[in-house]
Amino acid sequence: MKIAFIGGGNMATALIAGLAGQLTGAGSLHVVDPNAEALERLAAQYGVSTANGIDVQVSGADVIVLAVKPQQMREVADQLKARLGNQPLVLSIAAGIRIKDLSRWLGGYTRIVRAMPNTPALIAMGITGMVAESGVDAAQREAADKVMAAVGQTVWLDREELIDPVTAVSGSGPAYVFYFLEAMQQAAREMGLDAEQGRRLALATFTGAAQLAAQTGDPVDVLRQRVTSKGGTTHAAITSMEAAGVKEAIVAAMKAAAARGRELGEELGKA
Ligand SMILES: NC(=O)C1=CN([C@@H]2O[C@H](COP(=O)(O)OP(=O)(O)OC[C@H]3O[C@@H](n4cnc5c(N)ncnc54)[C@H](OP(=O)(O)O)[C@@H]3O)[C@@H](O)[C@H]2O)C=CC1
Ligand SMILES: O=C(O)[C@@H]1CCC=N1
Repeated sequence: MKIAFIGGGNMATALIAGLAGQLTGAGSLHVVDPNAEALERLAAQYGVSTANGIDVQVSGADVIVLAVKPQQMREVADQLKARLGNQPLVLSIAAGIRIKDLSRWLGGYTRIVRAMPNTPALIAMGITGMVAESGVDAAQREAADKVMAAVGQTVWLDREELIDPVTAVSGSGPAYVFYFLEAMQQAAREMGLDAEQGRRLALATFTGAAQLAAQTGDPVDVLRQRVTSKGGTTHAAITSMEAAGVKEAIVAAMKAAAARGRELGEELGKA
């Protein structure tokens, strides 16, 4: 499978890192980006071919991954429109951009899958929500799944509107986890642990708790109650969080992320 990336930034790098080790034999990765330095780094690290503009390798690709910022998508679609003669699968990972708008910008093209991955793809621990346009056949749907499954799990959606909630949960989600870890590490430092101790304790706790939930399948509120001894330390911590409205703030923040996804789609879809 020949995969071309348009945009070689943060998310593309995570996907390329995960895919690079998986594509053997006839497979190849090609990256288009205006930044020479970023291209050199990607070529050196992952052995990809590169170009600073859409070229024949893009036209010859089986899958074209659109990994530019949402605001850059219209311009990229204009450049790409005349290069889709081989009927490749167009796989967009942009937040907000709706399939109907991308299809229109590509001159009515319908072989489009919209996906929302996340950066743990870099270590093949990603999860991607995906939805296919009606013009996508079974083989291309499988190809899209193969690309994203190379870097983690996939979840197929039957309605495109659900991509915004997916963006709010897992697309942006790693940032919430890092934010929580920042707070845990700050607290550890303020209470006298050194930076490395705080980092190890916080990270292992996050990984361990997530794995415990995944492996036991027990509901997370039950797992939380098992940590919370009556009149003990966890009870003091959770009481403090509840008083500060932490849970409500997280729910509101995630709804803001989904709303921003919808808003981006509406704003940029006017073009
Ligand atoms: N980061 C994340 O965790 C996730 C991001 N996404 C989505 O992925 C997309 C990319 O995000 P991210 O990687 O963070 O963004 P980045 O800004 O890191 O990457 C985008 C890259 O595309 C380049 N670019 C701009 N115009 C063109 C063009 N015409 N042709 C080729 N390349 C171009 C940019 O160059 P320059 O900087 O010079 O403009 C930049 O290097 C976004 O649409 C985002 O919504 C989805 C899931 C998660
Ligand atoms: O912040 C963003 O808009 C992108 C989409 C999901 C994660 N990063």
